[in-house]
Amino acid sequence: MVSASRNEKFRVEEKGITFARVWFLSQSWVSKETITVNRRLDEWVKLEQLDLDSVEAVVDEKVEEKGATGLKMTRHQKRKIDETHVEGHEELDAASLREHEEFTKVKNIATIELGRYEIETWYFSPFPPEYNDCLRLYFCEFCLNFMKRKEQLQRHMRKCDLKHPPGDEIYRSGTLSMFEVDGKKNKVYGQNLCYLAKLFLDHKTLYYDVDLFLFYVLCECDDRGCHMVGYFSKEKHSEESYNLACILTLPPYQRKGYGKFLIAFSYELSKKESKVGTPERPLSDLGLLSYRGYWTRVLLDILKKHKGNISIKELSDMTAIKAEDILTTLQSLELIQYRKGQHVICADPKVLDRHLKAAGRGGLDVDVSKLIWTPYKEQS
Ligand SMILES: CC(=O)SCCNC(=O)CCNC(=O)[C@H](O)C(C)(C)COP(=O)(O)OP(=O)(O)OC[C@H]1O[C@@H](n2cnc3c(N)ncnc32)[C@H](O)[C@@H]1OP(=O)(O)O
Repeated sequence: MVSASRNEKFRVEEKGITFARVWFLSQSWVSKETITVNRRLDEWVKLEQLDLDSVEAVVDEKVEEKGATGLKMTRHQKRKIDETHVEGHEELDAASLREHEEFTKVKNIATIELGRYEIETWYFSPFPPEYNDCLRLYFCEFCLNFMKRKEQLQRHMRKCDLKHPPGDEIYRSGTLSMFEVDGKKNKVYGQNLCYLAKLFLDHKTLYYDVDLFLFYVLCECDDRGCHMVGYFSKEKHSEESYNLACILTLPPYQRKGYGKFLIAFSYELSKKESKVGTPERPLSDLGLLSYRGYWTRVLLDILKKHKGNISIKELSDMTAIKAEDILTTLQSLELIQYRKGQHVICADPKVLDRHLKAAGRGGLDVDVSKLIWTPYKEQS
């Protein structure tokens, strides 16, 4: 039985009331970060499944603005369209964009099979139209080609000679390996990875132009091959000093420290490039939790060990974390105080210990001695 309680928002289709869409809003965030809310449990439910007596209707802001097309939109609607602005759809007017948003709100593929796992998906992903009627897709876990039927996958597996992602293995420690895949050299793999990732990423643009990206694919290796557990993508050149575009740990591997490993890895690459970096915005709720946990642990570990004064700039140089992210992390932990006309970091050891404990586990460590990598250089 699905019941819509106070902090859940619901909307009933105006005509032919059979289904309603329920948004399970996880938490309201008190943060300066732009993040997206949790729509993971979003689904269509039958009207009789709703407990309407316990619902307080949420009234949209009634301030109306005239859109460029002359359509009347509330501020809320306008913001939603701005947020969901989709790269490659600049030509769409407000009404078409709304239609696009409606269409992409609903999950198309319900489950995928990948390696040993059958995985329930979270969000819409714009697979090519010939896959519109598929509820389940079968992925080759090595080349990431996807198929409509299991027999097709079985036939493919007999022929596919990949046993790991294409590209260069740049890290191996124990059973963990990281492969760097150049989107330009492995276009189909890059696109397949994006289709797959979008099933678990909500407000991220799907880039068809994968040439501009490098993909860092993390694998658990055994005698059957290297099995993807997650990845992050990185622009080859970022004017905004982004060192990570999208990050994903596949659901069966989540909460094992791989997310923080991927984040730590992205900063190790930035250190090798002698740059500071920051993740592309907006962050998802889980993305923000993972980053906040990582930033807190890295910064407080340094503050605990450091004797004497240390500036944000020095912290940034040591960690490759962008100064703004250091500042917001320390501010959110209330470790920045204004004294004698300037901002200072106040690092009482007991307070640091308390925050470190709350920041969760450290994640898997990146053994930098096992990283063999040179920064990307355009080949002429
Ligand atoms: C820039 C961007 O791409 S933003 C988008 C980020 N990506 C996504 O949202 C895609 C879907 N989500 C994911 O792929 C994963 O949840 C990730 C990549 C964000 C995190 O990956 P994981 O492998 O689960 O991370 P990891 O095990 O290191 O845990 C990270 C921390 O995040 C928090 N966290 C992660 N998942 C959850 C959850 N379901 N509930 C509560 N806290 C969670 C915890 O604090 C956790 O630390 P802890 O386990 O020590 O308590």
